[in-house]
Amino acid sequence: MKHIDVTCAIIEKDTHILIAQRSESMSMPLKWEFPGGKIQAGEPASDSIIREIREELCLDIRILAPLPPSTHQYPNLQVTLHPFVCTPTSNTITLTEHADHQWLSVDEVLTYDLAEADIPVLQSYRVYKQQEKGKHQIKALIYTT
Ligand SMILES: Nc1nc2c([nH]c(=O)n2[C@@H]2O[C@H](COP(=O)(O)OP(=O)(O)OP(=O)(O)O)[C@@H](O)[C@H]2O)c(=O)[nH]1
Repeated sequence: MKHIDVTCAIIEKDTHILIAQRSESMSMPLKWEFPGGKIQAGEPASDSIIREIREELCLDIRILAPLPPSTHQYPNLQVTLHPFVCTPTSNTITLTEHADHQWLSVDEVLTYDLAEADIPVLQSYRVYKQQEKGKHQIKALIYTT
């Protein structure tokens, strides 16, 4: 069974995150995913995601946090996704491979036809956001008491 390690970016802007639609000519045509791609031999995952987002979206990003890797078994392929929560550090997106992109709330993302491997990633992003919210609430409590 073929196994690949793939980085993907959950890019945040205000309360929305970006998903991209695979083109008709890519594998898993027209599925929506977090943009990214295969990690090259010897490449750190954090370098891979910055390179992939530059290549696919012509966008510069800064990594905010890694999320836990998640392995999914497709019928003929095993994919381990290495997700990173990121913020854009440049303004415009130019798609070089994908058919479309959307900035959406997490609830809206769930209504799109996502690649199966991305569902647990979205779940761990929800957990991450809850933890971040908790941290802010604790800080606010400390500063107001
Ligand atoms: N980039 C990305 N790939 C994902 C996600 N979820 C998921 O199952 N994949 C799968 O992981 C693989 C990533 O490879 P890739 O993006 O380099 O795309 P590809 O296979 O078309 O590459 P290729 O051009 O070398 O053939 C694809 O099979 C893709 O369908 C995701 O959220 N982001």
